[in-house]
Amino acid sequence: MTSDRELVIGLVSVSDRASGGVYEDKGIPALSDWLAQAITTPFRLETRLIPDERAEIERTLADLVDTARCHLVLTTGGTGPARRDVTPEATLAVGTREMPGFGEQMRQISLRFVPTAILSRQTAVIRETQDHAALIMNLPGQPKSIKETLEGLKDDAGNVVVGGIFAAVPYCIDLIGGPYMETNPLVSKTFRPKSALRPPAASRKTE
Ligand SMILES: Nc1ncnc2c1ncn2[C@@H]1O[C@H](COP(=O)(O)OP(=O)(O)OP(=O)(O)O)[C@@H](O)[C@H]1O
Ligand SMILES: Nc1nc2c(c(=O)[nH]1)N[C@H]1C(S)=C(S)[C@@H](COP(=O)(O)O)O[C@H]1N2
Repeated sequence: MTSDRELVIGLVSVSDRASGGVYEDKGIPALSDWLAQAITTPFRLETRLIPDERAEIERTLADLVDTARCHLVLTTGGTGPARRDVTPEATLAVGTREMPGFGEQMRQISLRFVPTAILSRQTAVIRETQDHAALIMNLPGQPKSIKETLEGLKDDAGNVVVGGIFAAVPYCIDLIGGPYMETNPLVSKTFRPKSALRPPAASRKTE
């Protein structure tokens, strides 16, 4: 399995109205702004804005992993119970392994914000090809839910009330053969077992 050196992250906004120009897409900007605050390792983004069409979602996710060689793909939108909400089905269809813990934790976090958190069917998967793998995670469509689920909730003193899912993402990317990702602990404190820790990038001579 290759560990391509440059961290590549795919962002997919799934919205009939934003992709149709009815309203401006706020999903991709919310995702890219949060990642820019959270990740200190250099990374490149691949972004896509598409309608709630299952075949198009599947094609987009597969292309981002297999051709664009993303290590992580975040979707926003289309996780609810409405007839056109099909992002989880498309995600499960392209995944080789389900990672149900991410969806479970996101619903726990979101319940701190809205009672309708349980309406999101969001999930996560690993997509593995012969020489590459990526983590694909679904976030709800409401733009403010992006920071909420990735970062979690802190009290006024900065203590964690409920942990965000992103804390577990860098170690997951390690385990599937991707690049070593570092984060700003004030935004998202990465957890890795001691045996998986490397010295901070600033003090590493070679990578
Ligand atoms: N990509 C987006 N950009 C801006 N706002 C969004 C976006 N997606 C969702 N929203 C906002 O969050 C609300 C709830 O999102 P939801 O995914 O349920 O939208 P929707 O009703 O499925 O419509 P659509 O798929 O056309 O965005 C929307 O009504 C809209 O105000
Ligand atoms: N953190 C958070 N989670 C949330 C929400 C939210 O506003 N914040 N909205 C909920 C609502 S109202 C719905 S219907 C589901 C699915 O939303 P989606 O279809 O936009 O993905 O996500 C839920 N999860």
